[in-house]
Amino acid sequence: MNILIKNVTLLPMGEKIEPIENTNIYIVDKKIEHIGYLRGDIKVDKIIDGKGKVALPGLINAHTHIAMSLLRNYADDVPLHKWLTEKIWPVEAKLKAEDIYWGSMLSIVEMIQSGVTCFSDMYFFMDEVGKAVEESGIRGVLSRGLIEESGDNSEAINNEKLEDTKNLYNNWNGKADGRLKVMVAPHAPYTCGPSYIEKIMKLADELGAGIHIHLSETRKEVEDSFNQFNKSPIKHVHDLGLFKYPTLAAHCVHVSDEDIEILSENNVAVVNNPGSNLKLASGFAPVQKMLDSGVCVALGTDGSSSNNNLNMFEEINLAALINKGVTEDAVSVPAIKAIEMATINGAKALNWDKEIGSIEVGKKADLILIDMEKPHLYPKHNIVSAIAYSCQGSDVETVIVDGNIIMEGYEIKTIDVEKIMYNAEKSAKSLINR
Ligand SMILES: CSC[C@H]1O[C@@H](n2cnc3c(O)ncnc32)[C@H](O)[C@@H]1O
Ligand SMILES: [Zn+2]
Repeated sequence: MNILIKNVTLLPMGEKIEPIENTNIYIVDKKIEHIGYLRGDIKVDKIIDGKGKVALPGLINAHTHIAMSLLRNYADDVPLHKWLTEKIWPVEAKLKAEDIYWGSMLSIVEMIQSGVTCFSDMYFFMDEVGKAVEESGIRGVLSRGLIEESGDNSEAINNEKLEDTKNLYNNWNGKADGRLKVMVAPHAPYTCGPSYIEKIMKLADELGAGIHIHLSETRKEVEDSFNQFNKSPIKHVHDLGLFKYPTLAAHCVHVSDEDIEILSENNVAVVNNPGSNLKLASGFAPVQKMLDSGVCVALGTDGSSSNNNLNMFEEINLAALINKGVTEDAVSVPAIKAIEMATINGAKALNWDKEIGSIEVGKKADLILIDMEKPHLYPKHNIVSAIAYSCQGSDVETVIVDGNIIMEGYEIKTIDVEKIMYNAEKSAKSLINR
């Protein structure tokens, strides 16, 4: 379908970052064909009136566990280690494939409604997430989270998990019209021992896939790593050779100068999850310091059980505010940087920036329209500030992914929201009582 968005204000976030007022975006099939003045005879199937709206690249949630929406508001006000071991992992042990499908669908609805066009997920039963991406029209990066088991029969179980990853890659990488990618995901250095990480690296090599991992999230994780390996988690996995593979490292909250140098030298992309880090009392990542050292820092929500939502506008806002507060420097993570983290840096972190992350001619049409005709967005002094500091997820009016309109006039076109809410509630209740 050819779409013409007329008279819109554009925040491109690519080579050029300044807003362009009263322009046109012409989409042909999946791609952006032209931006600006259009002469006469072009073929248009659909015209969208962009007056009073801002076009922004679709937001990229670079680290999440989407089916954890089933556990939203289930276990709160506890720190990470206790939250995982006493609350979350016992329930996750009872998850079935069908739960993952409905939990993922629920989160996809929430993400579309708040302007997310691409997410990077780490969880279980990932075929179900693949199906949910295919049906909804969103874009996604899937990884089967790997936690090493110990005890009887553990070698067979751990090998089976690697086999799951291989199957996931073969079944879904490049599928859904190219909207899906697959990565290999050792959960963390504290849940995967060195020999399992070696096996995981071998698999990444075989598949030609990148790595998605949690790193240096809490002070406890770093202290335990020094006690066990006499080095930080980042130095530990680097010494194992993990960063030879393109790596997406979630959190990196407790990082030393040496850690930052390792991340920068090895082009490791970091995903900052400020909402989750605050809620689990993990701390504050030194985002500006990492950016200054040349590290690509993207943004994520983490799961909606530790956040407790998937609203990337909140993360943009938090990233910009927290860094100013912690550094006592008002120019730390300025508004435009926080928006970059949620768009072009997300695309770079997922190795997808040749195709998405900015609104530029030749790129895939993954973009959102924000309705600026709202009292909390008036007066219109500065669009960049409005998006970072005043916008709410619910201001997103239209969502286009891969050239397809998946939400228009606040209405999702591809999936049945009522049915998803009903089934997700049913799954969540049955999971807890199982
Ligand atoms: C093995 S699949 C992913 C695994 O990660 C757990 N998880 C969710 N949030 C966090 C976090 O902030 N740090 C570490 N692990 C997290 C999730 O519950 C799954 O078990
Ligand atoms: Zn996580």
